[in-house]
Amino acid sequence: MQRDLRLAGVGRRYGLRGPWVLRGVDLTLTPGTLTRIEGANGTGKSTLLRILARLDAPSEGRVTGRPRTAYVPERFPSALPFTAVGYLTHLGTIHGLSRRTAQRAAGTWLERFGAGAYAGTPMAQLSKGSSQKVAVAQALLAEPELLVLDEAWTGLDAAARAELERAVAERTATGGAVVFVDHDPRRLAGAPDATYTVLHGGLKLRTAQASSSAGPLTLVIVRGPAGEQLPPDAARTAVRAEQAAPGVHRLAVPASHSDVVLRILLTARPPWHVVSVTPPPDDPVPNPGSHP
Ligand SMILES: Nc1ncnc2c1ncn2[C@@H]1O[C@H](COP(=O)(O)OP(=O)(O)OP(=O)(O)O)[C@@H](O)[C@H]1O
Repeated sequence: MQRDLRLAGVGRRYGLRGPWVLRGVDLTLTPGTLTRIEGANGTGKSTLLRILARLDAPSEGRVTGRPRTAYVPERFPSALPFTAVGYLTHLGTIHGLSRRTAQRAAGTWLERFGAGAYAGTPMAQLSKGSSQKVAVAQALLAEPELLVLDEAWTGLDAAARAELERAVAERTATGGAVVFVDHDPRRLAGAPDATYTVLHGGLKLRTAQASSSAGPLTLVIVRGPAGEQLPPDAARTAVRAEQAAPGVHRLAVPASHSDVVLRILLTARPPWHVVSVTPPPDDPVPNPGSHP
């Protein structure tokens, strides 16, 4: 399966003679990357995300690639005739999970977002924030190859916002692509591989950087089982990885991904021993190239 998703010369207008909302948009989303889309209100960000999620078709141009995709819409239809866990289980089975796996994943994600207590609550009775947690859980449940988030943090409490940032880092660390729109410029600051601005119907690349060189770095020293290579997902996420002594590895990882790397190492079979974790100093922000 082609896991890249490509837009080539994509244009979209609503109605035969409506104004072009997007025109001449070229964009490729590759596995393991985080992409931010920004722009003023009404410029076409949601339109672009719906096309990327293949929920809408362009009026002209081509979309190629078929990654397994999940989408969190800007407005989630919460008045559904299900309980939270019933809805998530149902969606999980649509994504191809067995009923049992879907139910377990539903419970896990509700717990991670602090909504475990609402598992049996009818969707229509959930608060706005709790219903947003279900919206986010439905997208993460089936570990999509492409995750499309349209203002997905809106309405979440602080703990759930942080959890969603962690979940995004996990998806990219395990080879998924994530694309997001968020009104808060601090959201996942330093983490995106590329940031695009939607302007006058076009897409302008604002910043592009190797995710590995983005933002402050956390230094992690780990000891592995004899003769073991670093788990590939941890090695890929690290900016640098070197063997400091036999079996002892020193990793410099983007601070935004350090939780994910630690989780990968601690849940490896057999698990790795974490010797030390040194977060980046608050001030000044270190030059990624300055670590030994
Ligand atoms: N289904 C639709 N039918 C007609 N026009 C639409 C439709 N969806 C979006 N539009 C129009 O397309 C333009 C872009 O809308 P879109 O929602 O994509 O922008 P946005 O950048 O996501 O806005 P915001 O930041 O306010 O969420 C707007 O002028 C909007 O009115």
